[in-house]
Order: sequence, then C-alpha cells, then structure tokens
Amino acid sequence: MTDSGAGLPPVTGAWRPGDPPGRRKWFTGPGALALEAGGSLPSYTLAYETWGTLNSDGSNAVLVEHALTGDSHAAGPAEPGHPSAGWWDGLIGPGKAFDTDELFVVVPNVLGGCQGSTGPASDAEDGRPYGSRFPAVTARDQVRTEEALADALGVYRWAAVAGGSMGGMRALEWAVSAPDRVDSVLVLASTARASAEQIAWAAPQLHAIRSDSGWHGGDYYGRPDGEGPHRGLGVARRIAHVTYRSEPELAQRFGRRHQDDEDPLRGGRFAVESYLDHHAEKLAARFDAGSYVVLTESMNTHDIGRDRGGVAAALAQVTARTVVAGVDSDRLYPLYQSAEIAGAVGGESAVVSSPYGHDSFLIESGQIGALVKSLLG
Ligand SMILES: CC(=O)SCCNC(=O)CCNC(=O)[C@H](O)C(C)(C)COP(=O)(O)OP(=O)(O)OC[C@H]1O[C@@H](n2cnc3c(N)ncnc32)[C@H](O)[C@@H]1OP(=O)(O)O
Ligand SMILES: N[C@@H](CCO)C(=O)O
Repeated sequence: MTDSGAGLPPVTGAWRPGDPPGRRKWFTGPGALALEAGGSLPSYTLAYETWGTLNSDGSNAVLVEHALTGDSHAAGPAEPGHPSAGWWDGLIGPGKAFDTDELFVVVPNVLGGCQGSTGPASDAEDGRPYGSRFPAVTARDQVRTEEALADALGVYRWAAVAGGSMGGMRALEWAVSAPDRVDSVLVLASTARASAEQIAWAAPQLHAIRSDSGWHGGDYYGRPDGEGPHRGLGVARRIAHVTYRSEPELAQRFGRRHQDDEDPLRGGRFAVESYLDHHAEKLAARFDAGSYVVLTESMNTHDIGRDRGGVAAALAQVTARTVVAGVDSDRLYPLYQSAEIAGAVGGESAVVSSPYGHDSFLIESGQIGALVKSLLG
C-alpha cells in the first residue's frame, strides 16, 4: 500500500470542546498573546491532561513537554481520538518514575499544535480557520502560554519540567526564562539551538508539504472536497522518520529484505520503504500539515541565546537542578548538543545507550525512568 492520500480523513486537525472528551481539559489564555516575532494572537486555548493531585502547597507539580507530533495524552490507556496508550505511559503513572501517587503531572498540547490547542486549523476571530494567517510562534511564545496555564492551575513552581526533542527545547526555555518557577529540569535528546543540519533536514520536509497541490497556500481547511496536503505530509514524515532512527537499526531490522512478496526489481518495495510508508500514512491520518509546518519552523527558530547575549549567557541563568541526556545513536540531535547544555548549566549529564536513535527518548523507558528518578531524587 502506498500513500496516495486517497481514503485518508480530511485533516481538520484540532480537537475541540465538544469532541469526544477523553481526559482532555481546555484552558483559555487570559487575553491576547504578544508574540516574540511581533504581532499577537488575540486569544488562545491549550488542551491539557493531568494525572495525580496537586498538593496543598502546590509543590508536587511536574510539567511534561511533548515533541513534534506528540500531544497531551502522555499517559493512560487508549481513549477517544487516541488509538494508542500515552506516549510516555511507561514513565507516568502510579509507582512509575513520575509517580502519580505523589506527583501532579501536567501535559499541555503545544501552541501551534493540532490536538486541541490553538493552531492553524483553529478558527480565527472571523470564524474561519487561521490557515496561512496563523503567525510564526516560537518556543518562547509557547512557554508563555504554559506559564498562563500554570497560573490558572495554581502552580507557581514546577518540581520538574521534562521533555525530549522539541519538548526539551521548551523545558530549557522554562529554565532560562522563568528560573524562579522551575526546581529541576530534564532535557532529553535536544539542543540549545537548532543547528544547520537540523534546519537542513527540515527544509525538504517543509518543501514537500508546501509543494503538495493540496496545500492551497496553507488554506486547505474545510474544503468541501476534503483535499489537503496529505501526500506532502507523508513525504515529510518519511524524511523525518529516517532521521529519528539509526543506520544500524535500519540495517539490522530491514537490511535489503523485500516487503512480503514484492520485488523491487519489478516495481515492488523494500521492507524499509514499506515501513516508512506505514509511518507516513499513520501520521497523515492523525496530524495536521499546517501544524507540522508551524511547529517545524518553531524548532528551526529555537535559539536559547537569541537576544540574551548568546547561548552560554542564557544558560548561565539556569538555577534549576538539571539532568541533560543525549542518545548515543541519535544522528539528528548529536551528543555534542546535549554536552553543550550540560557543560554550561553544570548539572548532571548522561548518555542513553540505544540502537533506536533519536526516538529512544520515547522508547527507552528504563533508562529514561532512571534519569527521572535521579532528577526527582
Ligand atoms: C497513536 C497516537 O496517538 S500517538 C500520539 C503521540 N505520538 C507521539 O508522541 C510519538 C509519535 N510516535 C513515534 O514517534 C513512533 O511511533 C514511536 C517512537 C513511538 C515508535 O517507536 P517503535 O515502537 O520503535 O515503533 P516502530 O518505529 O518500530 O514502528 C512500528 C510500526 O511499524 C510497522 N512496521 C514495521 N515493519 C513494517 C514494514 N516492513 N512495513 C510496514 N509497516 C511496518 C509495525 O507494524 C508497527 O505498526 P503500528 O505502530 O501501527 O503498530
Ligand atoms: N517521533 C517523534 C520525534 C520528534 O522528535 C515525534 O514524532 O514527535
């Protein structure tokens, strides 16, 4: 099966109040959000989920930050809108590393996303989807919205803020921009600023989406024909997914094996091509291309040192207890990027040893759980 786009549901993206609720709750910001790049969002909503109970002095709250295509459903079973258990279900729950018998765990869907928070698929004030009118948002803007959520929840100071990849960018941004609100921070497989290589990998992904005839300049929402840039999003995911895994893993899992009885000499696929097709189809069925563009660009513009005197000066503002870890087989976020953060903030640094590449922060629950325990120690 290839990703023709046919048969995929129209991608409208956002989960909203009134949709099957699952565990999601919604928070609407207290007013307009002034954006780092200039301009503002007149209003915004964040979808979020929580586990555990906030204690009376508000000292047991943990913020978990998801990566590019993650969302608020970090723990718990499958639910409406989620065919799978939470993406960190191995780490969050009673008796787990983030022990919800003790902790109050909060997971918001990021601003610009498509799983309940305001993003390009959301309606603007005129009642029409933002589409191409959705502004550029940065990790700093995203953290501002999460600060407002924390205020609304009665959390002044997080016991921990933890995240991997794009989630690690926001965790680091919290530690730099609101040091008095963060006791400890866990930054996994992430970076202080996007590198040329990371921006370069994003470039063909953005190009694939924008050159899809279904893109319509970013204004494809609500089309009666349901047309959208599903193929372009699928191509973007194929490119990205290779960077999320390691060369040895792909070699070992797939080698030159053919997919079932297909023959690449006669137009058939290698097994690894089928694997990428599968991930492309899954993402195109659950994620909005407009959000993929907005969030990819927010990662590209991530630079913790911008207008702060550079990366070292910015990281010098971190007062939280810090654990920073990279993955030894991560070709997208190489270890030197984690080492740069750890060196500057002077916290604990670790290396996750895994064949699974960048995605290891989602897969290696045992090793990540040990880091969480060390953080909360
Ligand atoms: C469903 C949701 O709502 S998830 C929402 C939030 N998700 C996230 O935040 C993270 C997004 N997910 C990911 O990044 C990845 O899926 C990960 C990291 C979780 C996956 O990691 P892994 O467990 O190592 O899975 P892996 O990459 O090996 O893929 C397994 C899938 O490939 C399929 N597959 C394996 N080989 C092939 C092949 N030759 N041809 C076709 N498909 C194949 C498997 O059948 C399996 O399918 P399924 O996931 O539909 O059951
Ligand atoms: N597989 C992860 C990796 C991004 O860092 C995701 O889709 O969010």
